[in-house]
Amino acid sequence: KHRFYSIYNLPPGDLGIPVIGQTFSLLHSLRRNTDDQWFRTRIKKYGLVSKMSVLGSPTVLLAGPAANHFIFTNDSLALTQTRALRSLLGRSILTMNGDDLKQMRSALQGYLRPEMVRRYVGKMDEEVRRQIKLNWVVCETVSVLPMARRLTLAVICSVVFGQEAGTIIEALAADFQLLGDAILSFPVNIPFTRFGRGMRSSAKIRKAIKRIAQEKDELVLQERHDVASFPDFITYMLILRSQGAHSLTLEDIVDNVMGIIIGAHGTTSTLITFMIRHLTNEPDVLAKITEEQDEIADNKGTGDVLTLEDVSRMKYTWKAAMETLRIVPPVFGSFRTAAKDIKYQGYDIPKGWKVFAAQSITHLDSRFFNDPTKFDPTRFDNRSSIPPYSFLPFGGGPRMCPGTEFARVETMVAMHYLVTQFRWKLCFKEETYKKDPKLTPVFGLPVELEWRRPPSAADAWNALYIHSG
Ligand code: HEM
Repeated sequence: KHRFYSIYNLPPGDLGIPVIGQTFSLLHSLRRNTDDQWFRTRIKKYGLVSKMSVLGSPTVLLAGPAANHFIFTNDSLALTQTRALRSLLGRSILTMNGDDLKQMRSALQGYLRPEMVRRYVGKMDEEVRRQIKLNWVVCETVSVLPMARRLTLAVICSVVFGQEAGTIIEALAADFQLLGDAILSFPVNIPFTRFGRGMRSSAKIRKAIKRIAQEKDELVLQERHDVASFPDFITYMLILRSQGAHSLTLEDIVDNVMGIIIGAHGTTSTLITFMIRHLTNEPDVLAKITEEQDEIADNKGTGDVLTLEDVSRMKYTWKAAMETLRIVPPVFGSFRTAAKDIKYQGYDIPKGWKVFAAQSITHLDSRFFNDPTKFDPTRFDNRSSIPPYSFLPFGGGPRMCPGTEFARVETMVAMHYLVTQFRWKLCFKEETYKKDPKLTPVFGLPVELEWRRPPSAADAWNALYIHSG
């Protein structure tokens, strides 16, 4: 292998012990949330382009805006997912390439386009309020991360499944969690391992979604639905298929539904959790957000749902969300595979090698963000002052996140109700964090709640009744 590679001008660095390389050291740093330091040490030693070996593959580590531009726009770099993710999610948008990917992306982008998002703001609003009534109203202390996960799972399921969402969440919320947890695990299917549990949950979820998809398909075949009627996402995909707009099978649709739910809820719940975490330390930012949100709330009648116009007025809140995404990007980097030999900054990247760009490093680089560890939403007052390809929480290029608008609206709706109804205080001043692979507070970020706008007596009784079983 070494003789073979000698024909290339490879980047500096070392591939470590065969097969193992730097895998354990990197995974260890991720689990201890010291990966930023780990990457920085390598960058200091070898520069912005270096080679290493992780998860059994020689990998080129890149950092900086030029690297982000390269990784997101180069046609010869294919999106790479871990073997675990491919086994868990089958043929979903997260693992597809070629024509199938084009068809799936185009259908999903059609469903997530802003005019459509406008139509489900009301649905998101209802779901967020329901979750708050169920899980926050009667509690003095809540763990933010599990509650945010529950909330974002409920929102995406209401859009994907429509009426069947409640049943799916009741039956499968724990399985979605196990499936999400298994994505960065070692892919050996042994019971009681993370991966083994993830595979069992994946089979259970797939079976439940397939049954629902078959029932919906029958209704579509009886022409009891059409796209204009604003159907749930599964029905929408089945209608497009019946009209010949794509050639994905029912099984493909089922796998894609799983992929979209996993892509949507873990990321958005991380954003909501860390926004709350940062706001506990930033009273001035929280005061400005509260002012903005109170003004919107005061202009609405009791029970009125938020509209897209209301969300568009949450300008400062969205800047605080972007600042959270800058400091804590839920997806901290992007993996690609070289489909052929390519060059970057004079170095060769041989065909089959992996390329990893760590956007989290660029987000905290003082050359692009002044005083980078400071939480300062006003740095987004003038977006054009942020250099291109230096702020990429949603990725870029042809594989850019199709759920950006959905995530923005969902986060703003959730923050509206959390900020207008509660004040929160961290139970632990110093919580430990791990990357798993998303940044996760080890104890789930427990906070003490205080009411700003107490719930109606009926809501409080309802929640108490449900919680007391
Ligand atoms: C704060 C929330 C979110 C963040 C930070 C986020 C971030 C990202 C990033 C960085 C990628 C690209 C990864 C790469 O190129 O390597 C991505 C892809 C993707 N995201 Fe999101 N996302 C979020 C919310 C959502 C939502 C709400 C949905 C669905 C409704 C969604 C669906 C997807 C899908 C399907 C892909 C794969 C696209 C493809 O491979 O072509 N995401 N996301």
